Amino acid sequence: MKATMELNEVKNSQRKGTFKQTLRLYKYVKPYWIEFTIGMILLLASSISSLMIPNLLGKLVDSGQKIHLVSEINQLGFTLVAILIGQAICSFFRVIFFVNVTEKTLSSLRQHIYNHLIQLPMKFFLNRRVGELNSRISADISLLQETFTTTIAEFIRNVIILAGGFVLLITTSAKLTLFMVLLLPVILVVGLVFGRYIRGFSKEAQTRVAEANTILEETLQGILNVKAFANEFFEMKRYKKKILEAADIGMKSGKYRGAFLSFLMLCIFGAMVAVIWRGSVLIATGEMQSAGELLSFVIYSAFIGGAVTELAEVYTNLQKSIGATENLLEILDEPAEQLTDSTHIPPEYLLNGLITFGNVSFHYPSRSDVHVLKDISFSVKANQKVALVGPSGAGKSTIVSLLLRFYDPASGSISFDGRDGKQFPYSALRSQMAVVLQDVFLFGSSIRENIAYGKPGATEEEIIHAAKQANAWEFIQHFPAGLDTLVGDRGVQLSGGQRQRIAIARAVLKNPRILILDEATSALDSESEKLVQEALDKLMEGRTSIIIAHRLATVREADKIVVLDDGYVVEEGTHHELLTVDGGVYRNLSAMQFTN
Ligand SMILES: Nc1ncnc2c1ncn2[C@@H]1O[C@H](COP(=O)(O)OP(=O)(O)OP(=O)(O)O)[C@@H](O)[C@H]1O
Repeated sequence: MKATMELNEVKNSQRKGTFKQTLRLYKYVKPYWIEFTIGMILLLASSISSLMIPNLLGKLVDSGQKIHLVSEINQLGFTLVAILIGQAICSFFRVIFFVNVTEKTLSSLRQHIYNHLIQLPMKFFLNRRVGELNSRISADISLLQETFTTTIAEFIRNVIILAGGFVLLITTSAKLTLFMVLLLPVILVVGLVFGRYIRGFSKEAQTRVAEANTILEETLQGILNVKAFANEFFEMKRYKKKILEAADIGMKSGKYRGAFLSFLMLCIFGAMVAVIWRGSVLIATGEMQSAGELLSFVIYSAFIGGAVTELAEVYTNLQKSIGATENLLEILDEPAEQLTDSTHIPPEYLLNGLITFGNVSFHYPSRSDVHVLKDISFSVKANQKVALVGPSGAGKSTIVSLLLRFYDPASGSISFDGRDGKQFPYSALRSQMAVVLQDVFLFGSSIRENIAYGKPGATEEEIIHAAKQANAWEFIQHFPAGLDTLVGDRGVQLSGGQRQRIAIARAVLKNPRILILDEATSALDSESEKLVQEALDKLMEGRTSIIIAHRLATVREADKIVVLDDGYVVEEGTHHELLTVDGGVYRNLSAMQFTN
């Protein structure tokens, strides 16, 4: 019993927290509060004017029955038309103001979320699938868009109509109101129960759609693999399964919606019949004044009925958007890396190029039980070329990730020029390093933009110079559009060697103190390799370089070779020194490659 109470308390506090958290979104609306307030005033005006209509309609009907001057009837008619026009104008401007506030609010929220997302540490992305993240965020934001533009306004309008309608009903006929009120609780209770069911379904349907979108995005991104493995039919089936699941849930929820709607229609029309019936009796007995009064009463009742139905819908939408807000806030609450603009690095953070690994141990945050690096120590002097070699899975790429401070060591330290890496701002460190990977990532835009990524704002001359240094100018010139050639999604319209030379040009433009080459030439034929290797040799001059390579021939000239095995540094020395180590890992690797 006590445990249940405690659980409820926790749940309540979470719910309160959630609602409170949702209010945090208010800060995005705040700058536009004047427009928001004007929108609200217009909303109030149009809702109140709707409330005046039934009353005037009743009077209009009565004025026709009694002996009245035509001019009086017309006056009533004109007042009604004026109110209708006023209401239309209010609604028009209300929508415009609300849409403006929404668009501005959402654009700052979108920017805020994107800015935050892109600054999140690598460990955030380890456990998430980009497709799902993407689809969730856009679904959540469009939900909020609907909430801001329509749901909130609908909520307020319906509450005003409900409250105002009741007051006016009571003043028209207290007896008839009491009769009607007795019918309401049934609708409310059924509405709440159905609402909960439907909400559960729509949440599940959203999850399924997000899963289906993940498949869509991942397969389109990896379309080459899908086709190469002839897995189109497999993917079609996988996608179909998820979509059908979503549709299934949608249809199930449709049944509940249908039942709910027909129940409501029955209630509303039933209530109307009952009210008119009862009202006619009241008129007959003289307890109600006139047919006009009955008409006003019926229209008010219909207004109230409509408001209750819409409020049920609005309530569901509000719940959904609270869910969406929660998801977005969850992302915003993830601690971001402390990044600064890296265009101007303060002089105290300028690197000379000495790197020291001191007893570094590391495991990935997603797999804390697998120790990837174990007590690693080695150093790289400024302007030295140091190669990391070792069997697959030894931890070479992990060392690169640590150098870039994607992760911090579990113990030990990585220092630059004798200072712990943690003392440097992330951006200052990363902006003085450049990485050229085997799997080059290019943006789908032009060659120019891809090279300039190394130094945003670079001039035409700088870009061409970098391309020349990277042995890329030759082939770029041969394209009819030159630097403006579009490279296709992730660079598919270029060959592997061309992509790599673009990546090298990017690194040349960045002019880093520390250069990291990860398997940079292993996927190339000998002609491309020669061109790329030449470009790399030029690039490595006068900077600290760390080279990861499987093929030992490419690292013979290195000043030092660090051999890793199973997360340990097992040997260290020059090519010739390591070849003399009897039974050494390097010597074995070297012998194997030589035989091959
Ligand atoms: N993001 C990650 N999350 C969890 N474990 C990882 C992650 N990346 C790599 N690992 C694990 O860390 C170990 C070292 O991987 P790493 O990529 O550093 O090896 P490597 O020496 O560069 O291998 P290769 O030569 O094949 O590229 C492997 O056992 C790998 O499974």
